[in-house]
Amino acid sequence: MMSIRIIVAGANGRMGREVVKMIQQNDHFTLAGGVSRSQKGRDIGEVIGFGPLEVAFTGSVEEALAKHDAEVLVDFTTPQSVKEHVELAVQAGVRPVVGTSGLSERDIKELEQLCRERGSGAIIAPNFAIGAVLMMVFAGQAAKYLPHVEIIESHHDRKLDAPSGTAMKTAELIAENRHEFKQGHQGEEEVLDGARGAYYQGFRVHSVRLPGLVAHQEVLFGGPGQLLTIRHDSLNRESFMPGVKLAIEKVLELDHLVYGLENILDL
Ligand SMILES: NC(=O)C1=CN([C@@H]2O[C@H](COP(=O)(O)OP(=O)(O)OC[C@H]3O[C@@H](n4cnc5c(N)ncnc54)[C@H](OP(=O)(O)O)[C@@H]3O)[C@@H](O)[C@H]2O)C=CC1
Ligand SMILES: O=C(O)C1=N[C@H](C(=O)O)C[C@H](O)C1
Repeated sequence: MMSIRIIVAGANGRMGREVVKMIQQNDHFTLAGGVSRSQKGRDIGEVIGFGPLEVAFTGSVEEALAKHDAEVLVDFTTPQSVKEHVELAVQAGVRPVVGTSGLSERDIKELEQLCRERGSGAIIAPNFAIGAVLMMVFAGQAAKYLPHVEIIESHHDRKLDAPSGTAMKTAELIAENRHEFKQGHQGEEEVLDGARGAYYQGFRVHSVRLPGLVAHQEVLFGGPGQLLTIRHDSLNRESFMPGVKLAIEKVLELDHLVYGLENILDL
């Protein structure tokens, strides 16, 4: 098998470092380049504690795409920069695999259109942990029969966006399967602003941020005399790597954008 050449945007971040490690552990992947604004010019392996890899960080995705010959761009950066990175990659004929959260429904529609125009494959996955993907799919199925639902997501306190990308995708899958109605007491009032969480198509999404947490979510369903809880915990960032590996392999076969790992799994 030919080795797939990969640029990692955000390679010095919590997720990016894990992706670099995963690339180094797979014979059919090659680290073509890595992007870090703060580490530009330094050897990626030396910065992240691998020993020299003889690939230096570039300071921007634009520079990395111009400098390195690559097939795939893996992006774990920020909600503010990810859309531009995807656009640059597709325009350069490089296929994006995106984990960065914070893209709006409109952003995703625009990127879908760009990929369609260019015949480019791309994968945007709000969560690469296979267990989290199953949680989202099962929650969508449960909402058909138990439409009273609340989502509680909990993350580390370095997270920039709320609700998480996973909670948003879960809410979308629930809304696709649940007839829309405003649940809870119609006369309820918040004594403290925000106490009932964010409102999405008739139900609520709550975000917890604490040091010590990684990435966790509970989807709670209630019906007369019964409760169903679907829970997933990522205990470390290695949990996301089988999904990232699968997406890198799969994106080369696609000619359109796929939003959600559930769409490339055999479920
Ligand atoms: N889909 C999934 O399964 C998962 C998604 N995520 C998402 O991934 C994203 C990153 O998370 P995490 O690794 O924890 O975050 P970090 O803050 O640890 O890493 C982000 C990295 O991106 C770099 N960066 C920031 N802006 C730019 C830019 N404009 N161009 C290039 N690099 C940039 C940062 O700084 P510098 O450039 O100085 O190096 C940093 O190294 C978040 O949106 C998070 O929600 C996280 C876990 C799993
Ligand atoms: O920021 C994180 O850490 C995570 N972000 C993703 C999200 O927003 O859902 C995926 C996972 O929850 C970890």
